[in-house]
Amino acid sequence: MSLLEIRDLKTYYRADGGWVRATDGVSLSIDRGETVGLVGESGSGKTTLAKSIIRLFPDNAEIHGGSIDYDGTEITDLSDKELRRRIRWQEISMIPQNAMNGFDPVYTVGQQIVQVIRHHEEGVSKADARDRARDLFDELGIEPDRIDDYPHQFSGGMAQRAMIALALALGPSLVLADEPTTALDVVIQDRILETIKEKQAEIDSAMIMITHDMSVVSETCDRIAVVYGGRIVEIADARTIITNPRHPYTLGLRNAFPDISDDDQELISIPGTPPDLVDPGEGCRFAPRCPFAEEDCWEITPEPQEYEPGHFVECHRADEIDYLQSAAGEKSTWQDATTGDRDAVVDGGIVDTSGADATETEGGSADE
Ligand SMILES: Nc1ncnc2c1ncn2[C@@H]1O[C@H](COP(=O)(O)OP(=O)(O)OP(=O)(O)O)[C@@H](O)[C@H]1O
Repeated sequence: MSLLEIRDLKTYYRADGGWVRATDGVSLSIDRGETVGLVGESGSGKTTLAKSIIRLFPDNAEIHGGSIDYDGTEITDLSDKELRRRIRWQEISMIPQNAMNGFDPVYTVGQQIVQVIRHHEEGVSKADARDRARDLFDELGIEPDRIDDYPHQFSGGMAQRAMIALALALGPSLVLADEPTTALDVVIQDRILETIKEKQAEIDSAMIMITHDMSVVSETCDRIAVVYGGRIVEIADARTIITNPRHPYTLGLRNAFPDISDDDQELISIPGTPPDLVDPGEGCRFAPRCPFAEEDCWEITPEPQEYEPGHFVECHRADEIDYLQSAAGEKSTWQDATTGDRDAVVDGGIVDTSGADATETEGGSADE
């Protein structure tokens, strides 16, 4: 049985224009000890998905449907109090995007770690909890005496390490790491990722690693879920997502990140903007930016299809893998993409299903 089993989860935010469907029908399972990466552009719903698991979200967020089974416990049925007592920190913890915001500025970092340890583990004395906090600091490369500092006295990198210490203090079975290194400079990023991986291996926890950076997930994750417009549009083992993706969005993301083994690679970005999550409409949410969109894509929402064991893709054209992969590597394919307005395209019929796209892109050249 999986450690975590999310089924058809819908988490929406109340906003002026209606509900923002930030997580809109997501299913995902995670095994013990496994690391799953969530990749996708800013605003695609990665953080909302992670925060839904431990209900660490703002007051205007609401779970509208679906289930989250954690090791036999239905988390969505737990009261906030039960969730805090039984699950948060000791079973599932989170390393937030910006650790500085995760700490309370009025207490020392040590006091906060001691409090978390003592709150969850009965009978631990203050002195013992302090010793544990010092040991954790030491292991994470922070001078142990600094547990008596306030958060504002820490550099960004140190605060991030301290947050990792807090997130791992109780040996949780699942760690949610939300862009744990993006707020840091590049030199420190690698070291922090290393530290997280080492500690994760030591306590044998599973992890959800959120990032918009394909190179980070390819190095750290067993599986990768590609998130777009509040949905997982493709999921597979990390190697398959990197070397053999089927969804045009994944192909586009891959183009936008440097491949360290290819010095001559030209980076190609995906034109257009993410969908409106208040009113995403019918059809594939990527259609307005997809160079391969056909009539069906605009009108019928694609269901996930399994192409190889464990490789699920939500795309009407995912079986045309050879064509998609070769055309997606051409810059002209993306330059010519519709990036259209859904209504104009569906009503006005600018979608061309004759296959003319294919001829045009095959003639294109990467250095156009
Ligand atoms: N408190 C909120 N109220 C209303 N809408 C929100 C709120 N927080 C997030 N959203 C919206 O929900 C959607 C998903 O946001 P989310 O932060 O989950 O995405 P993300 O992929 O994690 O992005 P990022 O990488 O920037 O954190 C976005 O459209 C965002 O604007």
